[in-house]
Amino acid sequence: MARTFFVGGNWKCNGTSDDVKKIVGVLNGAEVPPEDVVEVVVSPPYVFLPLVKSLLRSDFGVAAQNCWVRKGGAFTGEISVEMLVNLNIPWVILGHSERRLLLNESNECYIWNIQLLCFSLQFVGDKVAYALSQGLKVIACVGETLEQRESGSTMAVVAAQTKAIAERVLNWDNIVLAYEPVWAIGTGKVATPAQAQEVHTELRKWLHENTGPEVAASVRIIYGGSVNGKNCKELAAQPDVDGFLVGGASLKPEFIDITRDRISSLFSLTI
Ligand SMILES: O=C(CO)COP(=O)(O)O
Repeated sequence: MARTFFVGGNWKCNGTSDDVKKIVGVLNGAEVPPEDVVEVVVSPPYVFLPLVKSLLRSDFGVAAQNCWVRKGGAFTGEISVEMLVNLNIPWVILGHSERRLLLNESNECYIWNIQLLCFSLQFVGDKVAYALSQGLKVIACVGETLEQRESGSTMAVVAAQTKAIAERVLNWDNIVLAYEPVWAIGTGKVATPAQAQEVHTELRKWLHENTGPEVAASVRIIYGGSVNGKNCKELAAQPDVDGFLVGGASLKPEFIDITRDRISSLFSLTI
């Protein structure tokens, strides 16, 4: 089953409105492959979402970098799924390792005590399920730390993270799974194409066993972690690497090269 290549740009917590206008200007003027060959989605910080949405060409998608786990309400500082839907933002990134590790978002059960009502939830899985239920599409992130890789538990970690989502989701049509090894994020230490392919294959096998063959064949599994204009081509040539979630390089014009390299890697595969 053909899986449309996906290139996401996660701008993280960077930039001013002037920077945003400059980046959008570069994106708008770029020649990129058609949408049915490469799907491009950029994810600016919350406060710039309306600006980006209003300026960006319509063949590029827009994603928020996070959202609240349930319906909005008395949750100071949070942004609800309903608000994103209201602004016509189609995508949201959930479970990014910077939120899991720095802000304690977890697979584990949390006990919340809000207005004396206690309920438990599996945070990332619940977020994914709620966002999907309201019509958003989700880029769901999984990935191991260096310590976990060195102790041989990479697959156990990413399987547990994927399970927390699979337990709450029946339909995977609107999920892109992003494998982002924590040790490769922002470090310049990219996973080798073989390392990425190995985990992506295992994840697809996990999906096959736990969600069925159709989901396994159709879900796009993308790679993130120090992807740039130079290393993307070899990674993109791996059969189970269906795209990228790009951090630092998505703030630069080389992001365009990353969307284009899919074409050259397809070409090199066919000759
Ligand atoms: O975290 C990432 C994308 O979500 C990857 O970041 P870098 O590309 O800067 O390593």
